[in-house]
Amino acid sequence: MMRWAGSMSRDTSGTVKHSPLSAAMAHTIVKLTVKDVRFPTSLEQHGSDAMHTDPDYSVAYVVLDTDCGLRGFGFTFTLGKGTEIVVCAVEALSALVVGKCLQEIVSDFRAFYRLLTSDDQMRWLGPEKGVIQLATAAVLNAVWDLWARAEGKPLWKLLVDMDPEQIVSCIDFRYITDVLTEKEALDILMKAQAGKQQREDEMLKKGYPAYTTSCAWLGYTDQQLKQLCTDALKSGWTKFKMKVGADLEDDIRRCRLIREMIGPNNTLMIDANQRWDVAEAISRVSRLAEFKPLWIEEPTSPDDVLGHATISKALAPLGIGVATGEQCQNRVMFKQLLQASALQFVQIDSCRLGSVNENLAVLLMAHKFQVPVCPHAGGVGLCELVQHLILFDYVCVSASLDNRMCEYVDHLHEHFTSPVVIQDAHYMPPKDPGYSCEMLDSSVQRHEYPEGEEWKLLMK
Ligand SMILES: C[C@H](O)[C@@H](O)CC(=O)C(=O)O
Ligand SMILES: [Mg+2]
Repeated sequence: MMRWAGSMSRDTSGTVKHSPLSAAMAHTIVKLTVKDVRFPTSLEQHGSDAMHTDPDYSVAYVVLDTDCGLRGFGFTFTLGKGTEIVVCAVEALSALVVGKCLQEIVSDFRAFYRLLTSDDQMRWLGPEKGVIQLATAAVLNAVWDLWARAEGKPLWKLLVDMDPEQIVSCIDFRYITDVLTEKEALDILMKAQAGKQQREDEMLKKGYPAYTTSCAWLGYTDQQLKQLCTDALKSGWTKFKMKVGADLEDDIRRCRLIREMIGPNNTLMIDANQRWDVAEAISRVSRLAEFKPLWIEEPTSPDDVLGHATISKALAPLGIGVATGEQCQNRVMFKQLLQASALQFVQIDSCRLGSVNENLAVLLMAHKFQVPVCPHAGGVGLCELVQHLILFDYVCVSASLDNRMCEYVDHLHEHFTSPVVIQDAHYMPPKDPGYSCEMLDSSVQRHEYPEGEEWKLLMK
């Protein structure tokens, strides 16, 4: 039986303090700090794809201070330039958070989600999309982290231990009731109560299956690709995603190389990061069909619901599904993608959607349509966060591992206080209280843009 740590926090001198849980819940958020933190991943082409050739994995990093010393950490993910815009958007939301007591927020989390997303002036910036939704994700991720810390549990366990009623009370059903009502959501969660403990035990023992994207970023040379595949196979990886979408001959050569490396029985996925028009996507993926990819990810614009449906229909006879979601802006878009049979794999993102609240809505809709969820995690910190959501999905919603796996990328974990633990290509459930969002102070300081030491050195 797993034992969970009590409520734990550090004061400003770094001393660990334990506080009674109920006391922590009663305390008030007194300060929100947000920082622009960037890692120069483009120098080595980590994270590169057909549309984002030089990404610097970055975050708008939020810290919530409470009057009892407990702190909550959160962030949203960006690619470098423009993080300062997200920082401004977080600052614009901060007045809606500071002064609130944690208990007051979580006792009606749906209302708090609405407060952030439906402010009558700020919603004009979205609504619920783009920079303002990224900012909402950063703030709410910090609130969820704070809540889980106050309860002394990792976030996935906090969710797993909640009553179905409490889970649905966190979701804003506005705009999705034509597909999923509160009652239906409740029924799904009630049904999944059967076998919940066994699934939790199974996860604690074996972990959640993962695939790796780290072997084949677009900017990597063939030599790198071979070496990384060799290493990954030795470490037990069996599912691999590679980038495609720039030059067709390069795609064919690289797909052939990887398929030869991993053999016919391991799984291959390809990701075009929105590079093509609809007809182009169909013809380009048809040319790559001989390499037997399980899915083509983001073949075209993330907003083109009917385009995705056309591509899905055309590729179905080839046995290739369509995956999308890392730039799907909100639950309404996911609803339409599901309604239109436009995707065969739902890729939730912990920092694109409105935090846990909106992701819960998407998990439940995906379950209703019986479409597997395979979360996106290519970025800094996304693996740390999304593992909590997919564990909850397995234990409390889908109860299935069929055609399901969570993305893993092997970058920048050393900057987190509770980095992911991968064993035999599985995510092992985190044990530390919180949402695994906290970064090392030294990493934040060093990588703060543009004043951190790392950037000062690079700019010299
Ligand atoms: C820019 C990011 O690295 C992106 O390529 C990640 C991605 O598409 C994925 O992990 O999938
Ligand atoms: Mg992708």
